[in-house]
Amino acid sequence: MLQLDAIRVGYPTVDGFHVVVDDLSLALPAGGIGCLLGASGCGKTTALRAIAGFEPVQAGSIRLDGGMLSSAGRTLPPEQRGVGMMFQDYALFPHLDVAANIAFGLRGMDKAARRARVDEMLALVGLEGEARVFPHELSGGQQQRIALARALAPAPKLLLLDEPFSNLDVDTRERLAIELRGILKVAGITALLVTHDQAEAFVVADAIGVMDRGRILQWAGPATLYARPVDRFVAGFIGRGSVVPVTALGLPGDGDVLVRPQALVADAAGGLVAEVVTCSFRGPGQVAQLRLASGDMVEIDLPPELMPAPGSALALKLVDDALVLFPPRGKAR
Ligand SMILES: Nc1ncnc2c1ncn2[C@@H]1O[C@H](COP(=O)(O)OP(=O)(O)OP(=O)(O)O)[C@@H](O)[C@H]1O
Repeated sequence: MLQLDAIRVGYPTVDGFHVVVDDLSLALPAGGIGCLLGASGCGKTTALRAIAGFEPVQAGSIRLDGGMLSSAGRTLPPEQRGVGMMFQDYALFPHLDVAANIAFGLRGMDKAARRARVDEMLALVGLEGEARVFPHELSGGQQQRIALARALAPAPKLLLLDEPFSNLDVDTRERLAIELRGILKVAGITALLVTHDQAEAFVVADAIGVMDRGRILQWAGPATLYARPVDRFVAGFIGRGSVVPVTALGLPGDGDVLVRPQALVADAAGGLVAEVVTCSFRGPGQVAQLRLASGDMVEIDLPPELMPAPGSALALKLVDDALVLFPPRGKAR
């Protein structure tokens, strides 16, 4: 299992030290797939580099399977960590064929064992027959799978993946994200992925850490993040929905409420009336942007038969258990 306890990581500057990751903790059980999710610059790659051993930690500790990898003043070198890495550009060696690329990290093995392992990895990523081709003869998606096979071949205790799909087109990204999860689960490997793409995180990971400015705001499974975000930032970052004052929904009290599309249902007998601003087809039905009497905007899904005209009024019913409440700003969270 991978355990990060309150790590602080940063970079020296001319006049001091720039802290990029601070007080970051997480625990990932053996065989689990974790993901650090956050906007560009929030420190995801820096956290990954610290786990790989390329950056020291200023405070806190990193442990893997009980062994200490990093603590303040002590950084086990990358090659002694049993940690594999797959980077954004997944650069394969262009002058080596696929088999030689995969065998690259297996230099200590005898020839027969190495060949068997290469075959095993090719089968794992579904590219059996491609051992003798060169990287430039493969599609981007196939190259990415070879890079994954290369990273998995030495059987690392932990695999780190930094934006592994960033160079691929959208369709390939989606397909490979699903495949990646399957491959990692078959390999039974513990893995930590870094991405800014929420859809990718949801498809691949068992647990996701939503990051902002070097910290993890919430570490939880996709369903929990969606249904029970701990604060407004996570609520805004994960899934569709908007945060509006509770009074905008005619509810008593103060504070705000997260309204997911499924929290409001079109219902002629509903007590809440909103103005339809836009209504557009998104199979199988429509997506409508609505303006509440307070002026706040919400989005809901409508069934195929319901196509209200922009400017018309729509009666709504609240589904209370799909609402998430946040206390007034300044009181907590
Ligand atoms: N080698 C470095 N030296 C100094 N500052 C760095 C270095 N690497 C990253 N930083 C700074 O650390 C901050 C976080 O960068 P990091 O790459 O960890 O973020 P990220 O969330 O992975 O973003 P991205 O998705 O854009 O890669 C940025 O402000 C960046 O400028």
